Amino acid sequence: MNASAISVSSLRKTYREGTFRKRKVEALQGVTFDVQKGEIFGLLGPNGAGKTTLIKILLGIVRRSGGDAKVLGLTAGSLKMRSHVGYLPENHRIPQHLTGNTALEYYGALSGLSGQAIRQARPKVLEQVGLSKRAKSSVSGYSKGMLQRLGLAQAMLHDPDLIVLDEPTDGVDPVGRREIRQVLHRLKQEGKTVFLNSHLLQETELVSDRVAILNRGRLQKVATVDELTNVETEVRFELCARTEAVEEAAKPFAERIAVVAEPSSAGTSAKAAVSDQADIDLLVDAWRAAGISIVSLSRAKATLEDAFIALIGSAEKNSDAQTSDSAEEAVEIDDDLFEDEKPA
Ligand SMILES: Nc1ncnc2c1ncn2[C@@H]1O[C@H](COP(=O)(O)OP(=O)(O)OP(=O)(O)O)[C@@H](O)[C@H]1O
Repeated sequence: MNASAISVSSLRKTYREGTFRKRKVEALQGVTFDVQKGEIFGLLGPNGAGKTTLIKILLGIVRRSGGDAKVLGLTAGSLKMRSHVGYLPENHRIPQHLTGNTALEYYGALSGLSGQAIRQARPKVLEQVGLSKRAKSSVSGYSKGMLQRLGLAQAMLHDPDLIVLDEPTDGVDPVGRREIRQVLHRLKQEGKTVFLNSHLLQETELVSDRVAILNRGRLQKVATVDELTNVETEVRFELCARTEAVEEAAKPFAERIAVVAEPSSAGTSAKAAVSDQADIDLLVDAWRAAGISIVSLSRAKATLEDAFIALIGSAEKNSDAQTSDSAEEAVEIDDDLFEDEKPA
C-alpha cells in the first residue's frame, strides 16, 4: 500500500503562447516531492511560481508535459482518483439564492452524488464546519468565512481521503481564519490529507506540518515548518549581575556562542546567537553556576515568512543564469494520462 497521498516526480509543464504557439513558458521544470497520508501540506511560492499549474495537473484540469504525478497511488486527474479527492477552488462563488443545505445538494449533484447520499452526508459535514445551525439560512447572509466553510463542506461531502484547497482563507477575517484552521485540524485528526495552496504565510505556518516552496517552476525546498523556522536565532537575557561577570561566565563558550552584553536596569542585557536549545542550556547553566540570577529570557524565532523570503531571495540571485531558453524540448503526453481507467 502506497503511503504517499501525492507523489510527483520530475514533473514538467510547458505552456505555448503567441503566434504559432512558438513562445514557451516553462511553468514547472522537473518538480519532485511526496505528500504523506494524514499530513497538512502547504504549497508556497511567489506569483507565477507554478502552484496553480501543479494543482491543475493533480486534478486533471491541465495535462503535464513530462514526468509523473500520482494521487493516492492513482494517475493524477483520472476519474477514479477524483472520486477520492475533494477540491475547494480559489474565489469559488455559491449562487446567492441557495441555503447551506441546498448549496450542498447543488454541488453534490454536480459531482455525481445521489440525492440520498447527499442527504445522508450533509449533517455530518455541516457539523464538521460548524454550520449546522445556519444550514437553512440563505447564503446571501453568510460572512466570507462562512462561505469558505460551506465551500469546505462541499469538498468534504463525498468523504474524500485528500482535500485540495486553493487559497481557503483569502479575504477571510482573523476569526473566520481561525475557524477554518480548526476545521483543517479536525480533518487531520480524522486521518485525511490536506493539500493547501496559500499565499498567506502566517496561516500556512499555523496549520501545516510540511511545506514545499516553489519558485519559477523549480522546487526550492520541502521541509517541516519547524525545520524552516528553527534557524540560528537570537536569544535575549536580562541578568541580575555586573556585565563583566556575565561575560566572564560565558567566555568558555565564546567560539560556539557569540554573546554581546551591556549594562541595563536589571544589571546586564545579553544577546546570544544560538543554534539550538543546547546552546541556551549551556549559557543558563554557566550563569547560574556563577550565582547570576536570570530575570528573563526571550527567543526570537524566525517566521515562515523570514525563511520564505531568505530562500526566494537567494534563488533569485542565481536565477539569471537559468533563462527559459532550455534546449530540451518538452513533449506533450496525451496517451498515458488516464491509463488506470482503461479496462483491464
Ligand atoms: N494557460 C496558460 N498559458 C500560458 N502560460 C500560462 C498559463 N497558465 C499559467 N501560465 C504561466 O505559467 C507560469 C506559472 O503560472 P501559475 O499560475 O501556475 O503560477 P502560480 O504560482 O499559481 O501564480 P499565482 O500565485 O500568481 O497564482 C506563469 O509564468 C504563468 O504566466
